[in-house]
Amino acid sequence: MRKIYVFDTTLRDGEQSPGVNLNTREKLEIAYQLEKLGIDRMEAGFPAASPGDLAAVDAVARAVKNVTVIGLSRSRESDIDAVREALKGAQDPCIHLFLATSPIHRQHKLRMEKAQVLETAQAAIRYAKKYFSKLEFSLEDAGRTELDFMAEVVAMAIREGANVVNIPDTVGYLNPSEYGAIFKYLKENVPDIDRVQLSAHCHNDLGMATANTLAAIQNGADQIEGTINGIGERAGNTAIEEVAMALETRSEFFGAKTGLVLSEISRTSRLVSKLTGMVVPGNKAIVGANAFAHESGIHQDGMLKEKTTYEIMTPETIGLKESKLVLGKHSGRHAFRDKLSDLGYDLPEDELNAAFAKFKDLADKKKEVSDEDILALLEERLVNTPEVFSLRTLYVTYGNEATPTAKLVLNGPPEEPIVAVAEGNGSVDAIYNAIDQATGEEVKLDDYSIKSVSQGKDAQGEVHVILSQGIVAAAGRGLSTDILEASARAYLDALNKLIEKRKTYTKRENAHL
Ligand SMILES: CC(=O)SCCNC(=O)CCNC(=O)[C@H](O)C(C)(C)COP(=O)(O)OP(=O)(O)OC[C@H]1O[C@@H](n2cnc3c(N)ncnc32)[C@H](O)[C@@H]1OP(=O)(O)O
Ligand SMILES: CC(C)C(=O)C(=O)O
Ligand SMILES: [Mg+2]
Repeated sequence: MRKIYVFDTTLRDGEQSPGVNLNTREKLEIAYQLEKLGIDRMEAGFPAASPGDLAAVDAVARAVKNVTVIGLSRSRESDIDAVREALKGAQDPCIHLFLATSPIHRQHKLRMEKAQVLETAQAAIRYAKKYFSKLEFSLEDAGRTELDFMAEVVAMAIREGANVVNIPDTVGYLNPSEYGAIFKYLKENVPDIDRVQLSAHCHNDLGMATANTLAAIQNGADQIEGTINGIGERAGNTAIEEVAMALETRSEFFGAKTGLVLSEISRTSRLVSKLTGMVVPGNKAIVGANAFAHESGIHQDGMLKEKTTYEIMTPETIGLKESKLVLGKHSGRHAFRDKLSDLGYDLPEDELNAAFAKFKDLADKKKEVSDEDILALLEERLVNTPEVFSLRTLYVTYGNEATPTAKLVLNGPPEEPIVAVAEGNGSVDAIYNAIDQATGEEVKLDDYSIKSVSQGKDAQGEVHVILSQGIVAAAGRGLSTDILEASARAYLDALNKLIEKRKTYTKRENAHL
């Protein structure tokens, strides 16, 4: 199996993400984790950029032991000197020089002719080679450079002693077949091309960074450059974890692998996200929160029967404990039963069906149904409350300068639904006045409490109330994603129990007489 070297530039190109600024301590923390991940080369920064970055590269270079530490430099002596200063404590230092080669960059940015570009790059490599035995040269914007000029620059870099030549698609412009063809062309047309390693460095402007990097590998690239979570300038760089897992999962196709410790991927991703403040989208390949989560019933059923039905790689490979079956409105009975069994419930079929119906009602209102939600649903199911009155609809109007008003419709003993409208001192008071009016019951509210039984903005609210009527008292509980509805349900629950209890008291009193 061919080994693909991994050049991580999370601390340099990754730090070029707008809004990201890593201090020395943070760079060190990421560097240690990248070392555990098993990357081969680490670009720790751009020492000429600022004294702070020079100090950070210096600190990383002294700290990591098993990785080549690299500093980036323009093709200028002052930048090269800054890298010398930053890497003087490194065990295995390497300088990374770059100069743009495309017509657009030559004409508008560098304002150089082709010959000047060649001369500038050559002079910089010669100067840097006096101090560094390891040197990488990058042809910035190679992706938009004329092939014959690119070959000329690459040949010069090889003659001058570069160890690695990098072919960046700096602006993420190419597609896989074009990018792969460049590597093939260089391999076939540049003398002594096998004296250097060829490197792929892609950006994700058109969402093709990973595909382009893989195409480069198929066409002879020895090294890939990228960042963790794909962070970086504009739409970011190639996500290293994606390339590593593509090579791992499809090794029979690519015949190449990185030496990464794959089980460190998840931990590294979380650390980089935390320290850069760049949130990983849920659907991000490999490291997104949903990458190993299954929500729909048919997929969950497949997963329960055989994981390979819907997973092409295991979460354990990247250091996660397990896949997640997330209960939501698309889930089915198989996953629901499995969840109940995890929670310690083994319900007979009819009870399972009743609980499943309630779960579907709740799932229509919530994005994700949590374990707490399910427990709350089950507890409600286990309490056998006779339903004299039940809630059909509820409308509440509230304004800080208006009197809260509740309009509700109840199912009750009369055939027809009962409608009531009432005002109150607050929304809950208005609801309770409306229920009193609808039911014709006179009760006293002795206690009211509310708590959240699950997390997030769409958490279920649980309301507890105690009602009394003379010597009879009853407690009620209501559950809903809306606290006003939960309040109404709790009140009706207590009222129904109170009516039931009252019958017993009335019998006893009659017996007494
Ligand atoms: C594709 C990439 O990711 S390249 C890396 C990009 N990263 C960064 O730019 C981050 C760090 N950069 C910085 O802190 C600053 O840009 C510095 C300190 C490097 C330079 O700052 P300044 O001296 O103020 O120059 P400024 O950034 O405005 O302009 C860049 C200059 O470098 C020149 N230049 C650009 N690339 C190169 C290169 N590879 N070799 C030599 N000169 C270059 C430009 O032509 C321009 O020169 P000019 O001043 O003669 O017009
Ligand atoms: C400095 C170079 C390698 C770069 O980041 C790019 O061209 O994208
Ligand atoms: Mg780049």
